[in-house]
Amino acid sequence: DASLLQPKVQEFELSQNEKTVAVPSSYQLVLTEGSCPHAAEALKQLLPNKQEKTEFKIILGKKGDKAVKKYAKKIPSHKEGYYIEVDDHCIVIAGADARGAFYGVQTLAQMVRQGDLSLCTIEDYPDIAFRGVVEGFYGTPWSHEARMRQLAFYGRNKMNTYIYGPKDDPYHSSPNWRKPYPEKEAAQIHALIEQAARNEVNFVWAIHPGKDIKWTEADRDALIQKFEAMYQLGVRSFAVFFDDISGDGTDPVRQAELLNYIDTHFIQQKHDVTPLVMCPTEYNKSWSDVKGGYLTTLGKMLNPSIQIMWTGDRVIACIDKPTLDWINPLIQRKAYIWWNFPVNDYVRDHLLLGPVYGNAKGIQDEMSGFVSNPMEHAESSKISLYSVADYTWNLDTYDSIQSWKHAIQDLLPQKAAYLETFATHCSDLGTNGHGFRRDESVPLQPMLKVLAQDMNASEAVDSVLRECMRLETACDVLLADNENPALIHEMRPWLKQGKLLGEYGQCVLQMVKALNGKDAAFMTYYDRARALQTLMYELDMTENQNPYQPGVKVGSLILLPTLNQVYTQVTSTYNAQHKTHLETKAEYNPYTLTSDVPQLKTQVVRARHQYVNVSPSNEVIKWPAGAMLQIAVDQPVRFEALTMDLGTPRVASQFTLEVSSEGQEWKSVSLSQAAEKTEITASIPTDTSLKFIRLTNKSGQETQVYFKKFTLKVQK
Ligand SMILES: CCCCNC1=N[C@@H]2[C@@H](O)[C@H](O)[C@@H](CO)O[C@@H]2S1
Repeated sequence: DASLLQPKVQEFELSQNEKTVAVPSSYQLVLTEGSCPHAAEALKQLLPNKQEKTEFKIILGKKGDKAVKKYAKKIPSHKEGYYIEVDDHCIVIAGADARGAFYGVQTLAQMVRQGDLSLCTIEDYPDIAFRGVVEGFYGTPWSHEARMRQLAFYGRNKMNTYIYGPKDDPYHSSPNWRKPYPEKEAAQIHALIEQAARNEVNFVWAIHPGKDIKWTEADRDALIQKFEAMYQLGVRSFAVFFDDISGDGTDPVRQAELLNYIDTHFIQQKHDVTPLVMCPTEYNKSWSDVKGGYLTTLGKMLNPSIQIMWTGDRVIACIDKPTLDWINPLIQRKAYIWWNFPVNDYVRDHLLLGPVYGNAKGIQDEMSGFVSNPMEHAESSKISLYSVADYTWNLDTYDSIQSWKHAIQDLLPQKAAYLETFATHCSDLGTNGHGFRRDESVPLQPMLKVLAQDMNASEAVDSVLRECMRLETACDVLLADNENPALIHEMRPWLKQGKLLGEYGQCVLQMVKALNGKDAAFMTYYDRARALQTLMYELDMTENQNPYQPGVKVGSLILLPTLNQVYTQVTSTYNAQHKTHLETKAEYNPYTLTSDVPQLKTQVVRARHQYVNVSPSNEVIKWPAGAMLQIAVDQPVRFEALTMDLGTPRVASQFTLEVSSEGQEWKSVSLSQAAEKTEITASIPTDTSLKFIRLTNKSGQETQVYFKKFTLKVQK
């Protein structure tokens, strides 16, 4: 069944209807020795029983090999393409090149897993040249084991690119990009390169020098030397990242001169290295100033073979034709897409397990590459990565929901149904600085909407009740599962939260059913619902505590909000009927953030014990003159202190901090910043309680800062 083959093949033909042949228990292998070593190795692992004197033949080779000479015209003339022919005593796998032959074996492996082989022919090839993953997120870099598993996953799913660029690796970025890796790290990278080769994946080593590079011959040679050292380790694909920097490193002429020099004096000098890839400083349309000439300078100056990466119209954005029609003419080449999904380093309290959707069909000829920037949770990212592999190999037949179901089936075969239930409610990002959202709880949305309109709609009550039971069951089963321990380890906090949410939903809906019944029953459900609210809050306050978006959110788009709304309504109704004063608030966040700094206006503010944190950003923030960031609180509080970090020394004087008790009268509070330090503090008078605090850029001009920390301390 061709639709089960993932990625979907370009052309599949049954040669004789309904005729099949059993998977050969032993076979004679016909190939040109050494021609496609990784394909041959993969075939041997798939069908280990090679015997000379058996009738069944498997022919494996690439264009030009004598072994497949007879089929040469059938082989697609696309890089990495392949031709498969299955008939009743012979299987042919003929690649356009060695990688194509390897991919043919991957497809055969899926056919073999389905059982008897249909007599058929397959002509297949990838739509996009470079497909895969860029490990480019902030946060804990993937472990060595995680990377080794990833590379095998890419081989199986025909992804040919893994770009190594973890922001927090000191030898990839400042301060040690000039230094060779220490022994242990070097050995690990070498092991990854070998694993990549076995899986026909280009291991692209990226360098991120922009924070402190000097435009000198010394630094230019230092970069070449580092690339040379990586080449000695076995790296055959290279990238230079100039993203997320400010200052001298952002000069496009200097960047282009350096890159062309590297291209001419290193890349072109080696005959076995793929084209150089670069990350521009202006890497999305919303940050670009076309008149400023950054992109057009690169487009004009950079050697044509150098690939330029692009995230789309915004940092986090899906890719469509208008996106590419805008950027490609400016950079005078096809953009190499860095797709920022399922990366969650700006919404770390959310796990993104939903379908991959929103990228256009029919744009395969406008992109030179498409790589996904994943989550720091390597196994959990595989749900999305499987679909990115599917999409980038064959854009026009891509079906996001079918692919998502296959991805889950592939990741956890024994418990796929449970993982699908859980993932259904664990896919949106919540409000965030980039405004990027995903759908969530989709099959349940109609009933949740009915319930929100009328909590007594019995059909809606029952169907949401059943789904909450399924969610609780799914989380229990997954928490206890041992099929993929690494996956469960990553998801554990969210599975625990999902279980509590499932239990909470059942209580709230039982409260609705108990409304006109015996009070004791209502009160028991009420007590448990309150207890579960507390347990969910405490889990959110204690697990996955990171300095950015701490906590553990599940069902945050519509399931939890609807259950909380029903909780409030049913408790209010009960209070009215029984003249009681049960707590009707499910949870609330007394703080709201408003800002006219474009990149900060949707940052999230949350109270955590005695502290009020605004979620930080990874990016360079352009803070317009006169623009402000304001925190307001429902009930007046006494703020004791503000601690913030704009990632820049000597910047406090550009800002004023003001406080107010009602929003009319503002008093300014002095900011202090030690010399050469980036942290800024303010001690706030606690003589009056306050409802507002705001930070304004009063320098009279736009300033570029980071937004690493903004924490208010509230008096106990
Ligand atoms: C066009 C390629 C440059 C993209 N560079 C980026 N750097 C940051 C990444 O490290 C983050 O993971 C990503 C998502 O927060 O945002 C931006 S995207």
